[in-house]
Amino acid sequence: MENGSPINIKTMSSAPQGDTNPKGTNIVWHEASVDRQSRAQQRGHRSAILWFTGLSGSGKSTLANAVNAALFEQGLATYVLDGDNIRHSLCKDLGFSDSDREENIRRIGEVAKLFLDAGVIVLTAFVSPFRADRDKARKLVDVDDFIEIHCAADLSICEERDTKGLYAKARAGEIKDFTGISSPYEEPASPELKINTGEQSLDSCVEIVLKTLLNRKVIPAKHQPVS
Ligand SMILES: Nc1ncnc2c1ncn2[C@@H]1O[C@H](COP(=O)(O)OS(=O)(=O)O)[C@@H](OP(=O)(O)O)[C@H]1O
Ligand SMILES: Nc1ncnc2c1ncn2[C@@H]1O[C@H](COP(=O)(O)OP(=O)(O)O)[C@@H](O)[C@H]1O
Repeated sequence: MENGSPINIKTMSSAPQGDTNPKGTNIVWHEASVDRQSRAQQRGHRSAILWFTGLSGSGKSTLANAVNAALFEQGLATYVLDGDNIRHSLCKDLGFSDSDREENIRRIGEVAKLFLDAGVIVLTAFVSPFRADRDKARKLVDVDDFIEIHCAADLSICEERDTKGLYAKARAGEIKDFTGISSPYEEPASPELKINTGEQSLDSCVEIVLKTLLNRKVIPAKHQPVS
């Protein structure tokens, strides 16, 4: 780690507090043999959840993947969880009703927490339109571990981009409950980062995220991959 300083993070490999499994019986928590702190020490960087939220077409996937590539280049352990992809697998049973979106984000919050415990910087790119659902994901982890990044592009710009042709279909009534058109998007009240992905260049947006990770000591100033 930078200047040889230790990485101090709250380990999460212990049993969660409270009744988290009301349906379960005869289930015993197993302590992990390797904890998060040890992984961070070995890898030379801490883990974090970078939670990208915004309208379809706002640039979540593009920005998350560009940041991911930059971090990977520096030898850091990273992974992107992307809405479109996860909806082909873990969440393929879910649609776009409010309750399905809530369940989608609940699962992603839990998966992101596992990545955090595994010592990985995980970047999630989901519309995640409801504030309450994002806040639930935030509350699963320690305060320093969750960085909410609002990809703030105006609806008009997203609609103009219409990279997948979905806005045109939503306007034509061919897709119901489409975020921004027929389903709400609740902007984050106080995200760690609000980036104008509608007007700023991709490179400058990547720079903003990387600078924030440096300032928050998620990533070291200079990271040399283990050879
Ligand atoms: N009704 C409706 N509303 C919004 N988006 C829709 C819808 N139907 C399909 N899509 C496509 O699915 C992607 C959004 O999935 P998410 O899992 O991120 O959505 S959510 O967080 O559960 O709201 C979203 O991907 P992105 O464009 O990358 O945001 C769309 O391509
Ligand atoms: N600053 C920026 N950040 C991210 N995407 C941008 C930016 N400027 C332009 N774009 C473009 O906007 C589109 C965003 O699409 P995408 O990343 O799929 O959005 P989302 O995942 O939010 O649906 C892409 O065509 C991308 O090249």
